[in-house]
Amino acid sequence: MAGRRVVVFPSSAELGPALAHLVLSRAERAISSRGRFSLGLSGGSLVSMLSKELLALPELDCSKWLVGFCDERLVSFDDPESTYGLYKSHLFTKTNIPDSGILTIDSSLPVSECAEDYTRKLKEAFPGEDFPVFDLLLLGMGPDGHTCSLFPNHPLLEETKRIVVPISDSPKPPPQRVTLTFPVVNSARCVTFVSTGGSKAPVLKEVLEGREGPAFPAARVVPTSGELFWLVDDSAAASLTIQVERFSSGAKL
Ligand SMILES: O=C1O[C@H](COP(=O)(O)O)[C@@H](O)[C@H](O)[C@H]1O
Repeated sequence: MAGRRVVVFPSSAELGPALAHLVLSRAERAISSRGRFSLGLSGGSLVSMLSKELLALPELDCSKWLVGFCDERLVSFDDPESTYGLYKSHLFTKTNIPDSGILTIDSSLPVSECAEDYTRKLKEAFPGEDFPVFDLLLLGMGPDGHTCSLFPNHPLLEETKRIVVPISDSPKPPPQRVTLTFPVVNSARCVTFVSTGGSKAPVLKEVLEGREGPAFPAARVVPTSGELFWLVDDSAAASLTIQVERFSSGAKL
């Protein structure tokens, strides 16, 4: 791993623009070296923050972006629980990202077939790689320490071979989902968690400071050679005792 950076912001109002600049800087870096930017998106609270902040950038060119989903709920795209559906209305339709640059699940399939279909799409998009290497994965973390749709004590945490796995007993509704596995998450060039609000404070402390091994899924995110950022606000960071970086506007992420 390139080293973990825990960066604390006074509030989401300061975190949001910094997140958008981090996305832009990794996009520029990727496009100049590989001709495209591969980005994995998470759902939940990230959707509205990321969409708002990216659209606030003066120049957002997504023509060379390839967007996938770190996890997705198996519901139709017009269901308010659909992560793709939310990004479509909040972000995609307001940018120049081509339809061919968005890798969606086929929500009409049964969950196991849906995971296989999404695996096939990722393999086509990342030819020659055992595990797709995304330029940037944006992750959230639930108050139980889950990330993607990888939940505490679930057998899927131990998956070492597959790229995408189905889950039909998600403790957080909706129950049927597909998710990237840890080998994919930990292969990324950059992984960035975004965690805000006081409800995340106890679990954030366990994940970042816990001494009892990686009990929480989010604590298992340790990129093999990529960067790892935790962008958190003061409320989420309230219980931390480790050394953190306090964000200042000139700081480089
Ligand atoms: O269900 C999910 O939850 C996590 C965390 O969401 P948050 O609202 O607590 O930030 C999210 O990262 C994941 O993509 C989503 O499916």
